[in-house]
Amino acid sequence: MTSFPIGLVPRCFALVPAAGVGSRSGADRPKQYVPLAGQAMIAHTLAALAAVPRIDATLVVLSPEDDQFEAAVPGFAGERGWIARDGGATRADSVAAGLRALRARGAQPHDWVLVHDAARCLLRPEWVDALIDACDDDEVGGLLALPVADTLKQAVVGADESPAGTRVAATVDRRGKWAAQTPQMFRLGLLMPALAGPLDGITDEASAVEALGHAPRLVEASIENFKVTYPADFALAERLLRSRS
Ligand SMILES: Nc1ccn([C@@H]2O[C@H](COP(=O)(O)OP(=O)(O)OP(=O)(O)O)[C@@H](O)[C@H]2O)c(=O)n1
Ligand SMILES: C[C@](O)(CO)[C@H](O)COP(=O)(O)O
Repeated sequence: MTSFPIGLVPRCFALVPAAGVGSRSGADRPKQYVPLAGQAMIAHTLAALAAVPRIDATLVVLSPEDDQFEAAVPGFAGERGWIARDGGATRADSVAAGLRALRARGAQPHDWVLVHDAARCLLRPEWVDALIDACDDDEVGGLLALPVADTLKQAVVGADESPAGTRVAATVDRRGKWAAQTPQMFRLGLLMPALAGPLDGITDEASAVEALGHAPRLVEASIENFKVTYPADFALAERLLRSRS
C-alpha cells in the first residue's frame, strides 16, 4: 500500500480530459462544444466543478489543434482555471498529460486529483462533495458509479464488434456489478505511476489503479451523470439541463 504523509493537508484538483473528437456522437464538431441549453457542453461541466469549494483549481486538457475552447468557456483561465494543450490520442494519454501539467504547476504526490469527463455535463456539485467525503481519508481513493439495474447480456462478438444484428451469447450475472462514472478521485502520486504502465484494457483511472493491486472505493451516484456519447444523448442532456434552470 502506498502511504502518503500524515499531517500534510492535501489539496484537491479537478482534471477534465477534453481532447476527444466525439466520433460516436454524430456531431459536426467535438461533442464537448455542442451547444446544450444555451452553452457549450463543456461549460456546464466546468460550472459544476467550479461550484465545489473544496476543489482548489480545475485543469482542462485540450487537443493541440483546439481553437474552440476560449469561445466556449470565456474567462475560464485564471487562478482556479488552468489549461494544458497537449491532449493525446487516447483518453488515458490526455489524462497523463494533465497529471504532468498539474505536477508542473506545483501539485504534490499526496494531493487528490478528481478526473472528470468533459462529456459528463450533468454533474452536480453535491455528487462531487459526496465523493470527496467518502475518499478523503481513504488510502486509495474511489469513483462515482451506479449499480447495474438491468439484466446484462454478453453478445456474440463479431469480427467488427458491431452491435447491429448480434445475438446473445450468454446472460451475465449482474450481482455486484457497477457502471463506472466520473469523477474518479486518486492521489497524484498513485495515478502518475498507474497511468505510466501498460494501458491495454485501461478505460478509466480506476482500472489503472486496480492493475497496481488496489481496490478503489465505489460511491453511488445518479443515472443522470451519464456520458454524452451517442446522437440521442444530446436531446436527453438538453432536457435535463433545461429542467434544472
Ligand atoms: N484522446 C482523447 C479521447 C477522449 N478524451 C476525453 O475523454 C472523455 C471521455 O471520452 P469519450 O466520451 O470517449 O469522448 P471521445 O473520445 O471524444 O468520443 P468517441 O470515443 O466517441 O470518439 C471526453 O471528455 C473526451 O474529450 C480526451 O481527452 N482525449
Ligand atoms: C471513464 C469512463 O467515463 C468511465 O465510464 C469511460 O470508461 C470512458 O470511456 P470512453 O470509451 O473513453 O468513452
